Amino acid sequence: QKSSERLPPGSLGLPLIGQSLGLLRAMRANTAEKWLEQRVRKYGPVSKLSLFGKPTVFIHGQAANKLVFTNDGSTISSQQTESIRRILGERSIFELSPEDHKRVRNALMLFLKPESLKQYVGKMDEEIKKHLEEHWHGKQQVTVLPLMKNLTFNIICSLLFGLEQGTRRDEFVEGFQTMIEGMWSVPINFPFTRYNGSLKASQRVQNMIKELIREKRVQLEQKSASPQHDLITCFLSIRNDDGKEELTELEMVHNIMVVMVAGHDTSSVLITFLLRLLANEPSVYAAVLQEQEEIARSKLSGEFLTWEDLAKMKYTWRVAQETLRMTPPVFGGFRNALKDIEFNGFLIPKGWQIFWVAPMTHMDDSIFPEPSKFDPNRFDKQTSVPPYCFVPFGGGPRICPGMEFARIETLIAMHHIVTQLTWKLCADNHFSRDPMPVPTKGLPIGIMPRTPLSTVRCFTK
Ligand code: HEM
Repeated sequence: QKSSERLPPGSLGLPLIGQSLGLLRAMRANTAEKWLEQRVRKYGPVSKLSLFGKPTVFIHGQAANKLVFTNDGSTISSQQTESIRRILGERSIFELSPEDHKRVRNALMLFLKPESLKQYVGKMDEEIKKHLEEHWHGKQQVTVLPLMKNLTFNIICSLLFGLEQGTRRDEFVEGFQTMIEGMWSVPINFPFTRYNGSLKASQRVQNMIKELIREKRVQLEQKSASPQHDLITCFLSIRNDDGKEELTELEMVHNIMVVMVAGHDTSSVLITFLLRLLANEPSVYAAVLQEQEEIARSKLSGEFLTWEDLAKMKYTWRVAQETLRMTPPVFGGFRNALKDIEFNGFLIPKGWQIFWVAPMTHMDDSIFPEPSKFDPNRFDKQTSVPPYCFVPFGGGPRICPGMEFARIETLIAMHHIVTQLTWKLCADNHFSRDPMPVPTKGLPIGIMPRTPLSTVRCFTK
């Protein structure tokens, strides 16, 4: 009796369904923020509801984000839906105990830390240039989102798995696409359901990854590949005190799948929304163009971008940060309360879900004045944003390990698109969430080649 009085206000709704359909509908209509604001007006900042079959407490704001992100795994654990768990596997980074999470995460970071990624800037540059030549040049109209998904997936394949263009990569893409289609589906495993197709595709992808791992093991033994070659050779080269591989084969397979999913959907959305934003904000576009042209002017024809060039793209990155603030690719997520938790005078009971969301903090006018205004200068100094208030990459021990990777690919893609092309939007400005933001029709744009820099230089001389 006493604990039920301390539960947050709100209703758990109908059994099983709860408020899931309302939230999903609002996501699709891009009114999820409004849907949540209405809850806050009705129940206050902390409220209970039921989502995806589990009793849930919705919390938001700086203190809420701090609670969710700084926990070490003893009071709050990561929580994924049943379908994601079955498709990505039980040894994925989302499912591990705190100690195993740390071990797998350290292995990932060995490859994804800035000092390691520095050496791949040229390779990423080459992949992006090739993509623009194949899919953009000579066209009058392109659809940005599917192209960006194709680009970011290919970058992951080539840089992280050493899989270059060819039939093998095509087989991967095909299996992978079927696999992700059922990730957000209801987990009903009958033949011909989406979920069933995804589980089968997941098995096929896992077998392909296992084969790749075996080949790379042989290449490392024969010294025809180095530990730094890609993420898989890096995983295989990390040894424990007994000299054995630090990660089990299943951990490698499942976490390679996590990186494939987490690493391409998010960055493709960021680049797509950047192009949409630049088409709508001429002054921001002009400043980005100026910064990128200055860098282009300092390069010889055909010369790749370097880590030092990326450090000069400060304004472009601020524009990306402001885009992430206003349209975070990851709306929010769930955690699981392992113990009773006291928050803001309310009880979050053991076993309940905690639902955190990024946009509610990102659009809070006490943190970001005039939140609906696009203003990259908010990020002039990193210190001007209070901790746990800008959370497009999450925070704490589970903060996105691919943050730097995403920054590098976004900046290189923006450099080439902005300096080589001009574009205008061919559809309206709306977007829905599925659960990632998807602009109308995937953002079709009309494109034109820009006057080459050399001509501009000759002209101005
Ligand atoms: C703009 C691009 C990206 C955004 C906005 C983004 C966002 C996020 C967020 C919000 C989380 C934390 C989720 C939570 O705490 O519940 C996360 C986790 C993760 N991300 Fe990213 N991500 C991006 C790119 C990438 C890339 C490029 C990779 C890999 C190369 C990647 C790999 C991961 C992994 C493995 C996790 C799980 C970490 C853990 O549980 O310890 N992400 N990402």
